[in-house]
Amino acid sequence: MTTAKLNKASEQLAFGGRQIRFTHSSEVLHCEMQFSVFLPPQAEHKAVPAVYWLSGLTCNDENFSAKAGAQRAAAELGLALIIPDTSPRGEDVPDDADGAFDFGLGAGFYVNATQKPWQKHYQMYDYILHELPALVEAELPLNEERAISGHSMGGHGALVIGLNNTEKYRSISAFSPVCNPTDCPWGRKAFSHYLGDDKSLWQAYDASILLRAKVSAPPILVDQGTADNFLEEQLKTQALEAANKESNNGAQIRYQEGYDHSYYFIATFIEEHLRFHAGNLSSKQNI
Ligand SMILES: N[C@@H](CCC(=O)N[C@@H](CS)C(=O)NCC(=O)O)C(=O)O
Repeated sequence: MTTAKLNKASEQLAFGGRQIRFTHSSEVLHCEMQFSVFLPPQAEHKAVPAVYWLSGLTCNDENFSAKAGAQRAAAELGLALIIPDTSPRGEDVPDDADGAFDFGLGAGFYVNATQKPWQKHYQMYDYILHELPALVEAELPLNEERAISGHSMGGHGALVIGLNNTEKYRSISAFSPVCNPTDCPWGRKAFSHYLGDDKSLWQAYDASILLRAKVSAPPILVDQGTADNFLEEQLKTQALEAANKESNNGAQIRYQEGYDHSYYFIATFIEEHLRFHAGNLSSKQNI
């Protein structure tokens, strides 16, 4: 399945479907990128809908592919999984001066950077919203139905990209999302560097601010573990709950007793998230 624009780096069978890793040259990010895809068995004979998965800090496409165990349910439900990296990559791409895990490489925060030296490569919002879907929908057996999900920084990305582009995503879900990045240390650090000091420009990337202003959000499911070490200081789930209540949007925001921030938590509930998305995508006709 190497195409003019996609180079296949690896492929494995999983649950009758195919787990594939591609590399490609990104025009938006100005670098070589890698991403993973799971194509369910149904994709052998028809175009299928896709769930985009955005990972968290320090991850690339392999964390979710290897640890979440999402392929079995995706194969049953006829859902493709599109799993991008979390930042631009390569020797030319600037990184945090101290190599910190919460900014720079592995920490693109799904924004379009406007500040030097970040703005040349750190355009992850446009990569996820425009370049990657156009690429995979042209090259792979996908229809144009999309849902979006993610974890932590990627949960923030899924909520923000989904809420800002409701015509493009049928449903949104998140595990342990950074709910109010304009008001937490990870978000303030990333946004001040990528977007500059004008905090009014940060608001379009804050899920709680977006949900509060939304009249009619698409279906949303959020799971948050109560034993998550990042909950109080970084994730601020209560801000999203308050925005949901004020705007009457009916997002399901669930606390899962005793679960932490890890992929064990994601693996436990990913099937419920995929069934939730399948119920909003045409693959539900296959169930
Ligand atoms: N390395 C960080 C934690 C980073 C972290 O927890 N990353 C999450 C996303 S925010 C993750 O998914 N890590 C990769 C993994 O668990 O496979 C620390 O020491 O505090």
